[in-house]
Amino acid sequence: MYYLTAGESHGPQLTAIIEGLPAGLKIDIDEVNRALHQRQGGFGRGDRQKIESDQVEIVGGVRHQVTLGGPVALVVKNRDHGNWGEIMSPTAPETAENSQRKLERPRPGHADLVGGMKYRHRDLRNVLERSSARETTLRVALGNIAQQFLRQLDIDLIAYVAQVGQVAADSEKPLDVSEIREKIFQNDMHVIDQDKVEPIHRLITETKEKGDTLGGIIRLVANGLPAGLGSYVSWDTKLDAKLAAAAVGVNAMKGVSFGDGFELGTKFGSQVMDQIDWEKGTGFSRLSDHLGGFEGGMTNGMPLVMNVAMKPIPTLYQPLQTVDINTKEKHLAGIERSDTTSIVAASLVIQSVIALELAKAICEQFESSSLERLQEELRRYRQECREY
Ligand SMILES: Cc1cc2nc3c(=O)[nH]c(=O)nc-3n(C[C@H](O)[C@H](O)[C@H](O)COP(=O)(O)O)c2cc1C
Ligand SMILES: C=C(O[C@@H]1CC(C(=O)O)=C[C@@H](OP(=O)(O)O)[C@H]1O)C(=O)O
Repeated sequence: MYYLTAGESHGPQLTAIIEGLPAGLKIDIDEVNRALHQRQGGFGRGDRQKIESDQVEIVGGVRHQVTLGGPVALVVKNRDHGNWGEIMSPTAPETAENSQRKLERPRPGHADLVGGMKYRHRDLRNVLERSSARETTLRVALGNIAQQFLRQLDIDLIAYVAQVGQVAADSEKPLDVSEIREKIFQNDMHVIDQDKVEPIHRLITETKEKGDTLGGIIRLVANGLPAGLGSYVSWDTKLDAKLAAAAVGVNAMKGVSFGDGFELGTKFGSQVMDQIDWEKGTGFSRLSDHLGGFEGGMTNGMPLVMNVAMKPIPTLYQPLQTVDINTKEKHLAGIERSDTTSIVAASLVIQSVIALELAKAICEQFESSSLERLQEELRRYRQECREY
């Protein structure tokens, strides 16, 4: 399975192609659109989301709502493109008029300066447009399709906001996806502790007033994964490594850990190894899940638990020092319309890219041309594991 997206933040549209989905998967497009709507939400987002109302169109690979086995192609239009005249036209030649809104004072922490050096762009808008997290719209659309696929295999996952700035909001750390879902959708910050919503809102509002920004920590839990996805045999077959790469591949993600995470490094072995148990009928299990459901780069049948750290948003309304790429004079960085925090949206993106990686791992490991055959094969494999 492989996917690719194309498109600029203020260009005409975003486009994605995913190859390798099995034939016979029914796609609920309303559910995809609900996920896109969620990605646009969360307290702390900027004004761009007032302009957009993301709706996906499926333009290939699906007939009568069911995948055919070929590449699936998706499109989401950028409404904001209409406000940019020819500035973001893929076809109009560059003129004095449509090359306005140049970005020449790179923002620290964004891709602007290094992207300009690497691609030899003198208008850093050429970097901004593709490095923008607008692109994550289609990762969420694809990821929702992957989640619909995983559900057909009795696998479910959810990501939520565990911390915003200094405010932690998951005093309990549930391992059950349905329980988490029920709690986080009671509030617009997607946190478990309802009493932390108010302090987080306050923190975001005060931060916005100061022209500053926030990041946070996202936690993801997946249930129903069979033991043995991924492999210990080579570094590049380890599934935990692939999940980590997918997570850090999301804009602004700076840290990944599994299970008890970095705390594992501070404990004794006796405190963190998940002891092995066995029961007739269900087979092997672990008595705890400190290691987050991975041993030897393979799922071990326990809930998958991942933690992902997002840095604060780089564009500041009280900008930091930069240097103009033409005059080389010190200036304050350019200000582009921006979010104060997008941690809720980011949690949806993390959920999506991890769903895609898990779907990929399953399709690599089992015969996956037809969903029905894959379901049969997975049923057999799970039975074999229970009887081991
Ligand atoms: C959902 C989402 C929304 C984002 N919104 C903004 C934003 O409004 N302004 C901004 O400067 N960065 C935003 N970012 C972060 C930048 O896209 C990111 O920091 C930048 O591409 C540089 O990449 P890096 O942080 O991975 O190094 C957002 C990230 C995500 C995941
Ligand atoms: C457009 C989205 O996020 C954007 C991500 C982003 C960035 O630099 O990453 C910068 C902002 O772009 P704009 O200047 O158009 O408002 C965000 O709004 C989105 O998530 O749909």
